[in-house]
Amino acid sequence: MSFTPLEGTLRRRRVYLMRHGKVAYFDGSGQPVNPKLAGLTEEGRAQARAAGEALGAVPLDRVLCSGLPRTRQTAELAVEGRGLVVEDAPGFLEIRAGRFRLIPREEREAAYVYGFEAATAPGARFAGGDAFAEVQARVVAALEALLAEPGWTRLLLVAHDGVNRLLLSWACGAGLGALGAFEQDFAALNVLDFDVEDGRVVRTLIRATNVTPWSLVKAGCHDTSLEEVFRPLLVLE
Ligand SMILES: O=C(O)[C@H](O)COP(=O)(O)O
Repeated sequence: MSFTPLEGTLRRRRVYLMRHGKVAYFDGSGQPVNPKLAGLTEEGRAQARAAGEALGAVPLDRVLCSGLPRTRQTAELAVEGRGLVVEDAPGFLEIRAGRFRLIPREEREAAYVYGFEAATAPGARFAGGDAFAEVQARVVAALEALLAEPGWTRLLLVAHDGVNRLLLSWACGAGLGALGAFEQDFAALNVLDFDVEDGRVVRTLIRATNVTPWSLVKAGCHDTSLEEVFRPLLVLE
């Protein structure tokens, strides 16, 4: 065994899969900001700290983020003061939507806000951008590679709405079919266990999804993540 299994198990390790905290994707004049540069708002920072408190008693061995500022900032806040180094894991970078100006305004709602619901159509792309199947293959391969690495029992991975949904949809055996149903609110935690034998996943367990320590009962959380992120695009020229 190349890792110490969770207490009482033979070959089980745990991934805390998290989405970054709240980000402002539009500036004060309603124009989109470069998503590669978008950072956490004050609310997003508080959400990340709340997740850190919830994880306080968990003996994490590793902490990873996709590498974009919003995931790095979230990871650093969530493990602040614990002496853990946050690693970049670019295999978990977000699925990219196409350019909104190339999509007629009347088609944008279906393409962006509800685009994940059409992911199973052959060759489907996210609003003319990345192909869902290709990104799912990339993020699943990145997770399987992590699960084959020795030396850790519990790991925190801070990624994105789309990435997390792609992993959850795969983990529950639905392929791309559950992409639209798995909400991922800001700073949400998902708890996934994997039984790993000779570096290969032999069992996948979904223990919790979309847990938001900043409000366990989802107070004020009414929009979907995609409605919140993309609705402002519907009115832009
Ligand atoms: O799917 C989405 O909502 C967008 O790609 C943005 O995702 P993120 O806010 O989790 O990075």
